[in-house]
Amino acid sequence: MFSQPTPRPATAFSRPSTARPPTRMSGVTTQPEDHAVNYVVAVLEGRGVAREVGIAALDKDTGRTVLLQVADCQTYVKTLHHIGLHHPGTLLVLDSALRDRPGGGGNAIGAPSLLVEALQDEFPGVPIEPIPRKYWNETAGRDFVTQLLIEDDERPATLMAVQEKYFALSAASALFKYLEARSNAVYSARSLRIQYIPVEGTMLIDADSARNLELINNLTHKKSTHSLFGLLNHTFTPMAARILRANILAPVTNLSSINQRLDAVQELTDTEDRFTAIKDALRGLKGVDFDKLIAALIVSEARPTTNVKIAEQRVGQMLTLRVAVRALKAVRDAVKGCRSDLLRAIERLISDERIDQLDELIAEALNEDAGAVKSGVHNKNMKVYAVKANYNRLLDVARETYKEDIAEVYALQRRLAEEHDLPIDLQWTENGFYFTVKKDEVPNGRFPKGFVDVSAKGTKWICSSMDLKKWNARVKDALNETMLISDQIIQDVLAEVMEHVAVMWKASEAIALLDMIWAFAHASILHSYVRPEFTSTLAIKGGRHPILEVVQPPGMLVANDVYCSDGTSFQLVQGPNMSGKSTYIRQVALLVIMAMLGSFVPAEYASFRLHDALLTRLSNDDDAERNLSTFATEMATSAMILGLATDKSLILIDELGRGTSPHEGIGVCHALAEEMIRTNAFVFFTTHFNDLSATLGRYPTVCNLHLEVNTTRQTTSTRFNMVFQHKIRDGPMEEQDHYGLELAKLADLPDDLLATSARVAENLANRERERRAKSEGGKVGTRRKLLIRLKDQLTQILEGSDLADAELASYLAELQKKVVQDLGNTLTA
Ligand SMILES: Nc1ncnc2c1ncn2[C@@H]1O[C@H](COP(=O)(O)OP(=O)(O)OP(=O)(O)O)[C@@H](O)[C@H]1O
Repeated sequence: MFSQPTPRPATAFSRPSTARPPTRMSGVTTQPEDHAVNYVVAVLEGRGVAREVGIAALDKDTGRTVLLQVADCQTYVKTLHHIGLHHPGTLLVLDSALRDRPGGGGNAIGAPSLLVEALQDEFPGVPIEPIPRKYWNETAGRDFVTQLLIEDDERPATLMAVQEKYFALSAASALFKYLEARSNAVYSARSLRIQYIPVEGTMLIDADSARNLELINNLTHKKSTHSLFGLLNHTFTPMAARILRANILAPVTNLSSINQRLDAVQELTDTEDRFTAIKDALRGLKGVDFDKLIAALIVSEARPTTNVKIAEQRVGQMLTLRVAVRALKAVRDAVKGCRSDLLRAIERLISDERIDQLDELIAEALNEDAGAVKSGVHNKNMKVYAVKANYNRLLDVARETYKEDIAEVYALQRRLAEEHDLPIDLQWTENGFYFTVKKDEVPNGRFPKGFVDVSAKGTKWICSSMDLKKWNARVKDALNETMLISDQIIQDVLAEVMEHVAVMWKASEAIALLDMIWAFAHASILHSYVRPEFTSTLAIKGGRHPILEVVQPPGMLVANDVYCSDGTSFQLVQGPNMSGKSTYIRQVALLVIMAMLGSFVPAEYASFRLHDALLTRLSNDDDAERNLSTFATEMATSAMILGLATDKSLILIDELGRGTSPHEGIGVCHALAEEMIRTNAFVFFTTHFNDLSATLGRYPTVCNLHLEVNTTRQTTSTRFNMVFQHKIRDGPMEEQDHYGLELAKLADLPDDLLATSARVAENLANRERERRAKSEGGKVGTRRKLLIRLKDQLTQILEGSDLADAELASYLAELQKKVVQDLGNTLTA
């Protein structure tokens, strides 16, 4: 259990943090092994019954800050969802929230609040720091935001958006106070990107759904790329990978943004030259984290120093900035002349003339060919020669000394090699030069006198000498001298560079978006995806499970259709074990997410509607690890789903009612299904309870589907075989599809026994059919179904039919004839 907080300390922020050790598999949102965990997140819950929660989160690496405020329910699903998007590395809560509720057994200290408990459960291992109430101050929060927010065209809108978000502002004040006190992080004025995120702009996906659908990580192999993120992540830059991840976990619900992305993807997939030019340009930015770089420059600027390490870092940062700015200009050329709105907007953002000024500014001080090299002596040399010659007399002298000292090192190596007749090599590390000699040149390491620190490393001996150590010390002195002088020059350049910080942030965002769009186009070409449409109907022709498609051998995947509309909003999917029910409904969710990301989808044709939430109960083996009864978990999740569902939600339920007796299971499934039907959400409900199709029969929006299975006898033996077609078919699983009987026919059972079984089964099935046909509810249900489907068909025609007038008239006449005939049949039945 969570350890009780100790009494409040005298000094704020000095109390050790508390973190609950992992007690359950963490959600997809907390996978520190895969993603940097660098957000500090402050969370504050309002006191009223409304459960308003304010969140302020800052990424320590990039300085990106988000504020939001959300009205939540008792499970805090929305709060956890939004915090999870930001990889919390530290959580800050009000100190009293750690002992909010009366403790059990007369415990005077008290138990943590429900919110704190939810945070502990969802983010096990993440330290939770108590922050005294006086630091959660909305006025201070507003002052921080006003002071730190960058000066760009979005600034007024952001200040306006946070104006009355008291909890978010209070959280911001605690966050920045904490960072000042704990991390000594002081940000320059007007240097941070602070965004207010409107919560209604994204689709809610709770952490369990994200994990079970393998949106970010594969459930079985954590390092595998077999997840939606792995499938789409063809990005070059870390910023793009980050926004891709955030978008998958919270797809946007703004149709015009989605269509803009789709237009951009289409332009890239249609124009090969453009696609290739952008790829080549983005490649120049491969691995460059523009966000982190800008944040590091901001912190650097606020920290003038005479420390050699920091000086060297700053010189390195300036070199990386030069590479990034040049690559930006290459990307600008690649997107020049694009047609789609989004690509043109990206072009505008990276064509800001201040980027050219930035390049010129850097070029005034830096050598033309100075660039970034990852490591080794070349990296050092790049930094030593970063600043132009003749820029500073002292620097030229220090560099000359450095050069001479290095020359002495090489001369020493040649002298020793000649003297001892040994093929001695020189290697370099951060600690200076050392010698290496292949092992077979010096058996047993019996070096001639004068060598020191001899040790074995792989196939080589490594060693040094007193002279080498002396020269290493001199090289180091000269190097330090060069770095400190270079840094003084670079600090002046940096001060001017920082005036363009807003344009750099914008450029970084533009590159991230372009990179993500390019990745969508790449995936689309690679796997033959199609552009989705958005209408009121979920209709997919020949849809393929995107992850299974890349895992299975070619030709093995069975494509399936989906049709879900207001008239068929509850889809009951039946089929025996292993027939593909789970895969079918998961595929629907994955394709919906892909389309809402602005990506193309694996299908022949696809139309989607926008959903406000994806709510799921998907079976997995996780419950055992959580020590929860399957039934209890099912009920808890179902309650959450019913609490959140609206007519715009998408709900997936996989095999509910497994954790209880069959009769109870059917009862519970029926009751929950009825509630879900009433929400008018699109529901995909798999079940092995065949009776459900009958018990839910009176609801006109219930649509029955089943997965086809063939049973055959192998020709060479008496054994039978079940062949899973994985193909979705209309209608419920009929009793004559009953696999026991089918399989019995294939086994060598006596003929009269088989005949009796068939007769009894057939009688039972007939009785059931008669009962259903006689039921008035059934007839009414059928008639209502017909009328609702007619409404659907007419809506679709209105939404976008390409038919000419004459064709449309004949189609409508045909439709009318069929509907009248079908209605007549139900009346005479
Ligand atoms: N459309 C498909 N094409 C090819 N293989 C498929 C398809 N659908 C499912 N499969 C394969 O069939 C197997 C069973 O699928 P799935 O788990 O979806 O079945 P299920 O009916 O949900 O089974 P259970 O009831 O036991 O959970 C999986 O290994 C999957 O790879």
